[in-house]
Amino acid sequence: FAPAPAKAAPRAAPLNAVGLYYSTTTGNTETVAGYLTAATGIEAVDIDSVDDETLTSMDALICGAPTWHTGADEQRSGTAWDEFLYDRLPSLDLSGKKVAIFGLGDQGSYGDNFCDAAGELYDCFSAQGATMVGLTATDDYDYSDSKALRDGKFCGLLCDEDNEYDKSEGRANDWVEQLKGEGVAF
Ligand SMILES: Cc1cc2nc3c(=O)[nH]c(=O)nc-3n(C[C@H](O)[C@H](O)[C@H](O)COP(=O)(O)O)c2cc1C
Repeated sequence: FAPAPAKAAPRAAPLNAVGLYYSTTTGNTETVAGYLTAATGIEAVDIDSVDDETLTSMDALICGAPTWHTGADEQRSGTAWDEFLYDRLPSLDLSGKKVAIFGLGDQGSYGDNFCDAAGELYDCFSAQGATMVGLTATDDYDYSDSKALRDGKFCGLLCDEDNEYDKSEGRANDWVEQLKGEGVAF
């Protein structure tokens, strides 16, 4: 008997590549990135440490920033995102990729500008053709105004390590489940 032709080994469907990028000044955004790492297994990388080729090889991006330039129209984060958004991102084609934003802010001291930088990231990534996912309800927050609002929702996961640090981990875990439901495959 001739040996049966070797069958190709069954292959699991390849997991999508997801990049988790952040920047931070006092560590709070890194703390929340750490909760997201714990929930997804994806290493959190400083946006300053990733090259464009790696970034555009991802199927989905999760991007997190604090807000430091209160009330500013542009460069609200006060971190490396400010350069990334205007020097690098405009030349990247993100069509077909899912992008989810998370932001850190302080509702108590900056309640008129809560997590404004998250809205800036949202608009800049959206302008490059990305499909934006992960918008969240505003109910559980105590703020006056925010440039992170889109159609009555926050444009991503918002956390407040200054006033509600005990809620961040749960919010991050819930958000990861939400992202899975929106087609981000971890
Ligand atoms: C000078 C200054 C300006 C700030 N401006 C804002 C602001 O406009 N909106 C906001 O939500 N938080 C604001 N914050 C709060 C920070 O965004 C918040 O503490 C955040 O957790 C810092 O994140 P990081 O540690 O990752 O840098 C400001 C804080 C400082 C000290």
